[in-house]
Amino acid sequence: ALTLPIATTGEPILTRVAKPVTEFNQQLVQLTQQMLSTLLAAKGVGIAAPQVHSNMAVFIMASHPNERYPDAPKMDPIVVINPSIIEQSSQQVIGEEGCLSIPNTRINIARADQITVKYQTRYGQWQQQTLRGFVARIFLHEYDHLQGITLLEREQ
Ligand SMILES: O=C(NO)N[C@@H](Cc1ccccc1)C(=O)O
Ligand SMILES: [Zn+2]
Repeated sequence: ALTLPIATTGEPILTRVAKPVTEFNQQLVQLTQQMLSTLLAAKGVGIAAPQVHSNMAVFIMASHPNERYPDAPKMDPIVVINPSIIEQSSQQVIGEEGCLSIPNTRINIARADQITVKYQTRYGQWQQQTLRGFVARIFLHEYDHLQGITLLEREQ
């Protein structure tokens, strides 16, 4: 099957810190393809490797309007590997988030509205970008998963 089982709250994999990717090989490309299929099948806008039981520092952002997020901006899916956050605006925005690992739950979370980030593509090339709004929110949500943090730990 092209889709992978999604870990849900209580599974230890969701609490662990992900490990940096060092081998940019075919297995990695295959994992990212399966993550994208899993994300699309679940009508998500983002997914992190720990959610499909992989401890690698990998996530995908794929914002697009769907019934779960009708206002989500349309973007081409981005594979993010070994990310770091270089700068975060002090200005925060509260927004409603869901998590594929916490079914049927929406939680209001305060996040920086603008961030400058660095990451590698699936081919190992370094990118640096400034993200804003909902896409910045998705990045921060997925980045949290790589630190073993979910919405439940961020809820006020
Ligand atoms: O669980 C995940 N990603 O980890 N998926 C979330 C991503 C997300 C992030 C931020 C705001 C809204 C939604 C989803 O509902 O598609
Ligand atoms: Zn999540």
